[in-house]
Amino acid sequence: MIEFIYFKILLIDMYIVFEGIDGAGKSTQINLLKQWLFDSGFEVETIIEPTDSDIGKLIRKTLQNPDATSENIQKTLGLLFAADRLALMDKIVKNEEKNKIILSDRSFYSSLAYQQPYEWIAEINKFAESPDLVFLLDLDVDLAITRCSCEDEFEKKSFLSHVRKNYLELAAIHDFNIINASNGENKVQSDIRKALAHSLGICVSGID
Ligand SMILES: Nc1ncnc2c1ncn2[C@@H]1O[C@H](COP(=O)(O)OP(=O)(O)OP(=O)(O)O)[C@@H](O)[C@H]1O
Ligand SMILES: Cc1cn([C@H]2C[C@H](O)[C@@H](COP(=O)(O)O)O2)c(=O)[nH]c1=O
Repeated sequence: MIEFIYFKILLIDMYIVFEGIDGAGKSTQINLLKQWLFDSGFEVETIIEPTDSDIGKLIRKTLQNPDATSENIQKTLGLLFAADRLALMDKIVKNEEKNKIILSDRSFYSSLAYQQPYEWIAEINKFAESPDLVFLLDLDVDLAITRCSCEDEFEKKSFLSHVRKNYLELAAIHDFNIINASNGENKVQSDIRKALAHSLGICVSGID
């Protein structure tokens, strides 16, 4: 019990982000980690990008466009994702009184990985809060596509191969925790919990 109390003192206010190509398992792992943290006595909130706002709905409609990966539409999407993200910032801004852990399905790093040109995307996302921790769920594109619902134009092998490469470059620059997402759900979750504990410099029981 001491370990969890120690864990709670350390983990009062964190913004933790899950990144990865479509079908990597982000939503699945966020739900598993949320339950584990809740069972350990923490207040946890989950957020997802794009959101279900009017802007988020417009984004998802635009993603259905056959030309969604063209440079012009990618620039429009970059602006839409940034606008959708802006509205989330109040929720993420660090405030001791909130005393909660935020688990986010994607962040501005998704825009840097999926959209282009890099410098322009970085500029229009300068407002975005930097996460305390980033988990990159990395896996082979062919495997990811077998898990996808294939609803939008981004879920194509050539495009996702480019996105995966971008993510791995970002991971090296920004010290992401890279998790092998090709393993079974429970193994992936165990690796995430170990990486989380390591990032905090603590030992936590209840990890396989
Ligand atoms: N480790 C895993 N092994 C096998 N299947 C998995 C694994 N993790 C998730 N899945 C399955 O793959 C599909 C996609 O998972 P999930 O929605 O969590 O991925 P995601 O990264 O959130 O996807 P997207 O970015 O496309 O929304 C789901 O059917 C899920 O049950
Ligand atoms: C935040 C964000 C997302 N995307 C892409 C990634 C996916 O293909 C779709 C929808 O995301 P989901 O995880 O499948 O729900 O949007 C993007 O291109 N840029 C972004 O900033």
